Amino acid sequence: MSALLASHLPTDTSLFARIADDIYQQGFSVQEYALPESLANGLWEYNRAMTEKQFQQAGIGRKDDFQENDFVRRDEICWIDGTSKAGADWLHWTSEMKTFLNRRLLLGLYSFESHFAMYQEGAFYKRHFDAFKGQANRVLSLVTYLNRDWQETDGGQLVMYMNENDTTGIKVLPRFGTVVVFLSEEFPHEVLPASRCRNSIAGWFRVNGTIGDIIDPPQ
Ligand SMILES: O=C(O)CCC(=O)C(=O)O
Ligand SMILES: [Fe+2]
Repeated sequence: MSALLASHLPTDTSLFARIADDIYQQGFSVQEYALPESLANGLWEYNRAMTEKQFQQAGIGRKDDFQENDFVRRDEICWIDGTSKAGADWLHWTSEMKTFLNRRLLLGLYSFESHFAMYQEGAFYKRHFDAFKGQANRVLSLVTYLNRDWQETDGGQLVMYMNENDTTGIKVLPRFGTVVVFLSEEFPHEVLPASRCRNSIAGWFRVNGTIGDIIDPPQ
């Protein structure tokens, strides 16, 4: 067994239960100070030590469809695998969340992909959906923030719109440990520019979209 396996992490099933209830009732959940402390601290440390080189300009689409698009998004990303302790702990925790939500809500979540994202001062991500009806296999989006002492005046809010026609939305400050979960096809959202560097993790739970020999998610 890998020494990286994070079986010692306590699992706050009451947090997962609150998220499940919210998803069931309204399709999204915003939980402040929710990320378990040891996990949050580990991710923060790891993120802080990352170098510019580890990040790549974020694009839109995957693999062959991939295109950089400065107009839509200006963040830089680094995909998370289980090779670091912090990354392994994160994947363990999200896997427990997946198991819990599948049992509670029968969502059929199958895999999970996630990346660190760094929004330099002034960077943004314009209004978008994480998945599109019909073609989607991203079912549930998960975002958490690694910014200590973040103030309202620092900006960088996530704005979640309740539907396609909503132009007001609700704003979430990217505060350390806040966890946001929402149905990927249902909620357009955007990231407003910030006046300081903004660090987050964005991830997506997917259903198994494999048809015939087209492996999806890609290996
Ligand atoms: O960082 C956030 O608040 C949301 C990021 C996002 O929408 C995305 O990466 O798709
Ligand atoms: Fe998004």
